[in-house]
Amino acid sequence: VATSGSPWPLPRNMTTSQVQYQVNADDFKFTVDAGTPACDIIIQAFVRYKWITFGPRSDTLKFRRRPNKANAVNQLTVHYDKPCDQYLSLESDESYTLAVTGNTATLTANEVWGALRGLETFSQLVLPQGSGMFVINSTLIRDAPRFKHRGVLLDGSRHFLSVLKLKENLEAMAQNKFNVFHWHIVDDQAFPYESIRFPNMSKLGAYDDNHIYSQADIQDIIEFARVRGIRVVPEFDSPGHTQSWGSAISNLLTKCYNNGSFDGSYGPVNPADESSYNFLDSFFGEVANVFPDHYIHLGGDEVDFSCWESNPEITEFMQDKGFGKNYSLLEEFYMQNLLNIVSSYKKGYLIWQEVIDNGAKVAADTVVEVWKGGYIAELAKVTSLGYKTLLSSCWYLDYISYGSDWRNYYTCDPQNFNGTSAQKALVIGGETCLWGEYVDDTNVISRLWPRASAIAERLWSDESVNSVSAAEGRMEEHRCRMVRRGFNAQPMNGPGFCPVEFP
Ligand SMILES: CC(=O)N[C@H]1NC[C@H](CO)[C@H](O)[C@@H]1O
Repeated sequence: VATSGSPWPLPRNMTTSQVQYQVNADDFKFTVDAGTPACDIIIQAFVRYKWITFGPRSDTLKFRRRPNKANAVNQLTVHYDKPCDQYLSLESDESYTLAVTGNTATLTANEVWGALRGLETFSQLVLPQGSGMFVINSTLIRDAPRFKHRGVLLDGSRHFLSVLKLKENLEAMAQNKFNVFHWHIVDDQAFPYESIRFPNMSKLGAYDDNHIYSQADIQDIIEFARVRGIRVVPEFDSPGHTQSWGSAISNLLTKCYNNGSFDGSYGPVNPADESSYNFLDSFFGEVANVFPDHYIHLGGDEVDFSCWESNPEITEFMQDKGFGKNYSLLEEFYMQNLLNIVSSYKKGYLIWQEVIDNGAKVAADTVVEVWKGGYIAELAKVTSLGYKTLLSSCWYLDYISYGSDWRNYYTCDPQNFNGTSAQKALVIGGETCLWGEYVDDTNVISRLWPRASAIAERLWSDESVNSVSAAEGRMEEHRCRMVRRGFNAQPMNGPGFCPVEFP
């Protein structure tokens, strides 16, 4: 069933003609040209995209007719200049040029990452005709992302997400050109990260010993993401959201007091106790080794001061420090110590906006993630302070509603604020967040996709590509393509059907 073959996200520059070529699926070759340094990333991508593009070989299907080879496209030749990097980074170049003319197709990029993005685009241009035949229109595409940081946050704590589901999501991300997996791996409710130095944190803090990410699981996810050009940025949120840390690390959390005595409950990490920083130094020293990305997300969101206010030891500490009753100064003191610890391991960090809202001074290369309401003013404020900034506020997909909610996500723009071009340039992209309070293996894929695809196009395509009516048909086509490829991508535009609905 021919479809328009308009790739999603929409490429920056694309010219296509009605001239159509058959594609010789069975014998199709993906190859690098002589001057291109092959590597595991491109070799594995060729294997994946042979399957993604064509599915099973015709000798496993009864009716695939063999195309007339004379004018069939039977090869995609890939060229990139630079030897492969091991890992994608914020500095990587994902641009590419894709040309399909006559019975050859060429894909040219500066780095292997652009070749990955171009392979996905190519796979979307090849149109299944049914009965195992495929066609492609003559096309020239020059493409590059608008933003370098295009992320998806998943929460492995509120509900555990299996390694299998995390991989399925990483594959869906790659097919939407997302390039950062923000792994919110622990929180108040559970600590599934199996620490090398502090194994009791998951032994005592995980839901149970099945709901654990072992070190092998973590390296498995990092490698699965790496070969798809996806960065894995772990988040270990503190000083709040740390209830699950307390059972293994005694004295780490603040004791809460009531009428002058400990009431049995605990609050945020205790910033007045030197032992807290000794633990954090050792723990983040481990994290810095386990996760290869330059950045670690340190959280800093939603710190409730009431427990700190109730604790006499902290009251005394505040007086010693001259903080008086201003607990934002205590939070700043904690965050600055933590940021210095992480910097000592030569890592960069991302933080939620409250750290800046509460006045903390942070390192120049800090990335601030804006997630609360009033984001237009917040983007202007944070960029005026000179920080790299991410927008998440519009894209909390854990909030659900009836109808085509993708339209709201599609029209939210990370540079829609009053600021200089320098400030706009500090916006490096955004993230969609699917928090886990009501999400687990049973619904993570259908709740995220294709709603997240609207955000993928916002973060990849040109700012001018923002008409919902122009995107509606393409969104439906993209959803059906994801369903055909085996993802439970839910209906987005009311009644209808997909040509292939039973993945
Ligand atoms: C930065 C942030 O979003 N913090 C919390 N805010 C509400 C979310 C649910 O929508 C999660 O509970 C999350 O942990």
